[in-house]
Amino acid sequence: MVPDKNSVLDALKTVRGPDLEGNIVDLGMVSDVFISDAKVYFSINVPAERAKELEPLRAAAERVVKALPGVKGALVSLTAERKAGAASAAPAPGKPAHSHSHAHSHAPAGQPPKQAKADIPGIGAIIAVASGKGGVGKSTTAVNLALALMANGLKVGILDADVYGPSMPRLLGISGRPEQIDGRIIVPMENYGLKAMSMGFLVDEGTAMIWRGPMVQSALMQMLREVAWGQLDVLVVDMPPGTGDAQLTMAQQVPLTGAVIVSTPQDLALIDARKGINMFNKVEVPVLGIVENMSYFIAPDTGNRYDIFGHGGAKAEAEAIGVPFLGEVPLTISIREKSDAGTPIVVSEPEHVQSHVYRDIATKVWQEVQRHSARKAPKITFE
Ligand SMILES: Nc1ncnc2c1ncn2[C@@H]1O[C@H](COP(=O)(O)OP(=O)(O)OP(=O)(O)O)[C@@H](O)[C@H]1O
Repeated sequence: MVPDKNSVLDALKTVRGPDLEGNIVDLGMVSDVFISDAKVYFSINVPAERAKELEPLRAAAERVVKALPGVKGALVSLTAERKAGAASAAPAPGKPAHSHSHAHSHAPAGQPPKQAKADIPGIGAIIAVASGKGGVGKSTTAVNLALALMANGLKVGILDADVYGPSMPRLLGISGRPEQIDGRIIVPMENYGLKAMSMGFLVDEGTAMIWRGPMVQSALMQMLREVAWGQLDVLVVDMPPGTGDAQLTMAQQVPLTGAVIVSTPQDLALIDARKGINMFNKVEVPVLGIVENMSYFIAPDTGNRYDIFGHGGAKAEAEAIGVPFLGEVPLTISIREKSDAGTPIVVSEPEHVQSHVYRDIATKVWQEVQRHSARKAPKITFE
């Protein structure tokens, strides 16, 4: 029989805390525990600067859980969450919180690390694709943007962070479960040369809906850090729609290089897009630009273009708030059919007008990424 959450926690009480004081459960270091398919998922919160040194603690916790009768596997990760108001984790004045310096390796001797969001080894840049509300085509944009970045010659992965309604398995036409190496590191799934990870690969449809707060966070961190992504120029993260607390926490915890906001042209959608931009501003993640989706309609029979949706709204909005405008994606029937068939248009019809649009957007996004990375290069400061 598979043990329940309490028996897992009881077993974890045998694992001593750092410095051999107390145990990791009573010290409040263990996240919510999630059990699915006889596999146990949780994370252990440690100070960022001690992450390396505490690897044996992680390994011990994993060992203890795996030894429980009925447990098929355990996925345990160390997380270094930024605690509100914790002085050591606050960004230094003038230094953005998303700075990519390694917390443990680049901090000058004797000084606390400036931030707790460690980079992911091997991944050059992480881009969030977000929307203020659902249904604007965020996931469709994310997957085609990822494939367009690839078509532009980059090594790309995609992480479906929409844990409540994962859509990557369908959009990329991938089914089955990912393999695990040594019962720990997950091998990402792949199609069209794009590495992909999604909660949809790990749990059965329907299960994800009951996930809540901390469980979602630790699952996301595991999908980000416990996956053998290999060397990637860029990882595209398909964020859950909306601007609530869950999205804010996610935007805060993932070491994002920047965010792409997807909106439809209508005024109401633009209000939501603005909320999205504000959210990223709040956590000091640069907004790389806005994409206007379902911008105009291309008639399938004649190829004629109709501006029936108030096209141009997102462009005007982007100009008004000083955010780059990345492009206009038309509404076409084929994009919907391709998405549902798991054959995104950028790979199935690379010469389609829409695929050109996505590749142009990808070029602009990459330019913005580089502009922001250059700006983040270490500055010499005199203290
Ligand atoms: N440019 C487009 N032309 C035609 N259909 C589109 C376009 N973009 C997206 N769609 C369709 O709109 C629907 C919603 O798209 P998608 O799932 O990408 O949106 P989303 O914002 O990620 O939604 P959710 O918030 O539910 O995750 C899908 O059926 C998709 O195929």
